[in-house]
Amino acid sequence: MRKSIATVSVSGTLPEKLTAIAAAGFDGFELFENDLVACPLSPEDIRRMAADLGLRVELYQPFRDFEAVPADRLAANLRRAEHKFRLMNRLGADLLLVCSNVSPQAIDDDALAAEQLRVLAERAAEHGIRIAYEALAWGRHVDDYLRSWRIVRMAGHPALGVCLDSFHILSKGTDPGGIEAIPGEKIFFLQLADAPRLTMDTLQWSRHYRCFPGQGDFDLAGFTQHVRNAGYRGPLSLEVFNDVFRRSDPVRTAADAMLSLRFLEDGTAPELTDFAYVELATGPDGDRLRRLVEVLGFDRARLVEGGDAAELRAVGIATPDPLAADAHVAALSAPAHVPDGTRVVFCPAGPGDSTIDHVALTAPFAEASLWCRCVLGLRPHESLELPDPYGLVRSRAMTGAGGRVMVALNMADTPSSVPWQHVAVACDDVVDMARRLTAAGEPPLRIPGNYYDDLDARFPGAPDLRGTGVLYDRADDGEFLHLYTATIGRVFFEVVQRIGGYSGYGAANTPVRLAAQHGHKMRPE
Ligand SMILES: O=C(O)c1ccc(O)c(O)c1
Ligand SMILES: [Mg+2]
Repeated sequence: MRKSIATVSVSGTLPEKLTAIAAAGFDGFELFENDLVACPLSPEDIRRMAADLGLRVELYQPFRDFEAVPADRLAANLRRAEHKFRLMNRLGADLLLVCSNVSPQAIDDDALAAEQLRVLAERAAEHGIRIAYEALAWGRHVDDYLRSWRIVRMAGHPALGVCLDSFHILSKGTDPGGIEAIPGEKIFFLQLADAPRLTMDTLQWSRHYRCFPGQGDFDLAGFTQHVRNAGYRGPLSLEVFNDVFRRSDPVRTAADAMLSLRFLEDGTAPELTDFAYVELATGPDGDRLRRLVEVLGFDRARLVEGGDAAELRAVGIATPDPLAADAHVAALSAPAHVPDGTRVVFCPAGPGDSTIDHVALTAPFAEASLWCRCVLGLRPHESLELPDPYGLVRSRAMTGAGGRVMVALNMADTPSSVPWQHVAVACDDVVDMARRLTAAGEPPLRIPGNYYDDLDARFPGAPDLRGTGVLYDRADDGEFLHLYTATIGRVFFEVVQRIGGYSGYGAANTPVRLAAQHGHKMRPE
């Protein structure tokens, strides 16, 4: 299917947007009126620029508050439309998006809406233009896709069809299954956007928090399948209003957008068995790292001398078919590394269980979640906002199907924070490990007494861990004990002990860990 994106989804001036959209490999774009109005180029220049970049102008939008108006408003609305038709002819655009009327003056009368849209479609057709009618979730009367389809059917004009927008449908919790009852040729356009589930006004949610498929909580794969089953053959177009994307690099945003669409189309993911190894550059700390890895009994670390600081370079992930996994990455045209630079290498499973429990990375959140979702097929868990002494850290775990591959993504909004990475090593007795580390001159990160007082209050019967540096968490599925080593260069280790089926990563303790690490940084060594 052709791939398209609305100009509103990326930052920059119109030429910057189009250049980024073309560079990402899109076939076309939805031109947003604001982007045109603010652009010094003539419509003919924009048309030429798009053609030179190999982009089709798939749609012009939005045309607002047209239908179901009192009879004396219709002439003015048609005059407004004639202007847009002439403009679209100059742009080389032949599809106009009309979104449902939000004005208090709109009349609650489907027959009237249908009749006025029929007149509009008739005028549009004279210019070689078609109309795609979209139900906004906050439309005054028309706020769901089945109603917009009833109106389009009633109007019965060949130049009038519906535009389906996943956000307006899924945000309301409407069953998208009804889409399959719409004939594919009457679905003139498909707009795709995901979103995190938030409790807020729908208009604000839509205008500020939309994201690319795979970045949010909606089932875009299921939604798109319904539209395909209906027989839709037009482009898949991303329409994402997002405050962060508005200020991000348009080239990166457009590349992410393309990755999300390719994944949506392909839908497959490699089968991941387990972590196989981590590769760490030692920086100047080779001796210390080697000693630490030995005390930890961490047999899955590969240390390579070099680099300006110790850091995580690569993660080996075991899969039954490494070649198929590499082919998947190539088919997505995705980089073979997480957006923080950590390389992922697929390899066959070695003997025995891995001692790597999870890997935690600091990376741009939306980008890294998308990469892990599309390339590794990991599923996101709930996203958390955790206090750091100097700001907030967003944190989320992503896990593979078997549960053995877990990546924790962290992203701080504080300039003071260091892009730390850590590797969590599994062990059977963390308290004993704390003793051994201390004996080896590498004591665990110190945890304040107040933390342990609070533990007693929260968890009756919790083990007494005061003075050990071991943290504790308990959930319905089990218990979790863990400690942190000192940071060496840009990396540190966590040692974890899971009891029962505990499936988290101790996120509740992250604020205490962050504060302890900041305190440690400020104390003279
Ligand atoms: O927020 C809006 O007004 C708006 C406009 C056009 C769209 O296609 C849409 O989904 C929302
Ligand atoms: Mg829309």
